[in-house]
Amino acid sequence: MVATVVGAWFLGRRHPLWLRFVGSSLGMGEEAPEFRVDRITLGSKDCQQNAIVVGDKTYVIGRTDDDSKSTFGIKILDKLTQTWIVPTVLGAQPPSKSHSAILVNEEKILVVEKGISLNDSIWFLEIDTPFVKQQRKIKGSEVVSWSKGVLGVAQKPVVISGPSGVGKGTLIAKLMKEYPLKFGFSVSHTTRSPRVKEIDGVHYHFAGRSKMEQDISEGEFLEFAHVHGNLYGTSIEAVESVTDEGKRCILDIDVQGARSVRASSLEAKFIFVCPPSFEELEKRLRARGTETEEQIQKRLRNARAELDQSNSPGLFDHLLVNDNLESCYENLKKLLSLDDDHKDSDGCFIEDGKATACYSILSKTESEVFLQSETGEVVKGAASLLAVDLSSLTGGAPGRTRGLKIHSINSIDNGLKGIR
Ligand SMILES: Nc1ncnc2c1ncn2[C@@H]1O[C@H](COP(=O)(O)OP(=O)(O)OP(=O)(O)O)[C@@H](O)[C@H]1O
Ligand SMILES: Nc1nc2c(ncn2[C@@H]2O[C@H](COP(=O)(O)O)[C@@H](O)[C@H]2O)c(=O)[nH]1
Repeated sequence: MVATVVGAWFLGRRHPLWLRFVGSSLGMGEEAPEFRVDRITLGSKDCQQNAIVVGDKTYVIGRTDDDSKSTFGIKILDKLTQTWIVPTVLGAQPPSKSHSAILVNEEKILVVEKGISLNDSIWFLEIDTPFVKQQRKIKGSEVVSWSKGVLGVAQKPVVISGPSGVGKGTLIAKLMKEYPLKFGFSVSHTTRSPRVKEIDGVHYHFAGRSKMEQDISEGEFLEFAHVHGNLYGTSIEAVESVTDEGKRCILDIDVQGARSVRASSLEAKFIFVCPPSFEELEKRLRARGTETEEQIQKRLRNARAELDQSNSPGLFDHLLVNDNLESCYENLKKLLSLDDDHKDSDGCFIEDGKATACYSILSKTESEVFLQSETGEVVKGAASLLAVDLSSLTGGAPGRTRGLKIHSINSIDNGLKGIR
């Protein structure tokens, strides 16, 4: 497939280079596919645009400066109808400095920001990922979403479901106490009132219904559900802030929520906690003493439905019976492979990803995008030529694209010899 980057029409001059690249990942003499790459001096203070052609659509990623700030604008030209569409843009946008862009595949465009740290410079504009498709359906209009590229592979979040009173919270609390640096809790939003001793921002984000519904409609939630008469939901930020700390995220959500996460782009491990018997579940729920009789009855009715769904094909990876708390906890630890060495990330060979960098996109193969330093200055530990490995991108929750690997091609001679 040949990706085309048509650059910066509005800057006047264009300098398309037709490059043949023989990078470090290719065998000697083996030729990478040709890509047309526009290299443009991004000196304009007013406006910078990239146009990326994807099938019948052209995505124009523009940056405009006014006195106070610089912002991205996205427009889509539908070539069939010759109309311009202004999509809803979800997600936090990259710091808008100058950038270069290239199509990765039909789902996303890679955008490389300049003049900021390398760690923060890799972004993706999602144009047809599962998340974007889902949001397009919800909104009934065109949607795109920004997603930050994050180096390294995070461990899969763990979704824990089960009927109310089965002991999910108790098990999670034990895990967090024993492994405070390994696990982080996804703090859900809910419209229910806080219980005694529940702290806003720690146990839940207690929210008003209309604000929560508005945030859901703006795509800020990974999942949400009406549970026992209240609205509950996991914000994208709740999961990503834990993962960004290098911790494995634990979600305590109901079965409807588990189903939604299964259908999302977030890869997770799904565990259903069962009671030893329905009578014992009722006993625990009553003994907790946090619900009225009416609420207990509602939760018990819902428990039957949840227990029925625990065997839904393809939904849960593991069923865990919480009879004796200690042995159940030991079984949970086994499921989470807590004896194994934890590998948080790998594959980044840049010593100092925090240093300010100014790389632009040079070319692309099936699995790598090559970046060239614009200033000729070398980032500490990296060469003036970098390869961004796209082969193991994992998606993460919307808003982040994880699994990025960046390799420096240490010798400029080695790297560039093949470019003719
Ligand atoms: N194995 C167990 N044996 C006896 N009691 C237990 C066991 N596990 C948890 N409990 C108790 O059961 C009650 C309910 O537990 P917990 O609040 O953790 O349930 P939960 O699944 O998180 O409920 P909810 O979904 O309503 O938040 C608590 O009082 C807890 O101390
Ligand atoms: N779908 C979601 N379900 C959630 C979320 N947070 C909690 N829950 C589930 O709600 C019930 C009741 O919880 P409680 O704290 O009121 O007892 C329980 O099954 C939780 O797992 C969420 O973000 N999404």
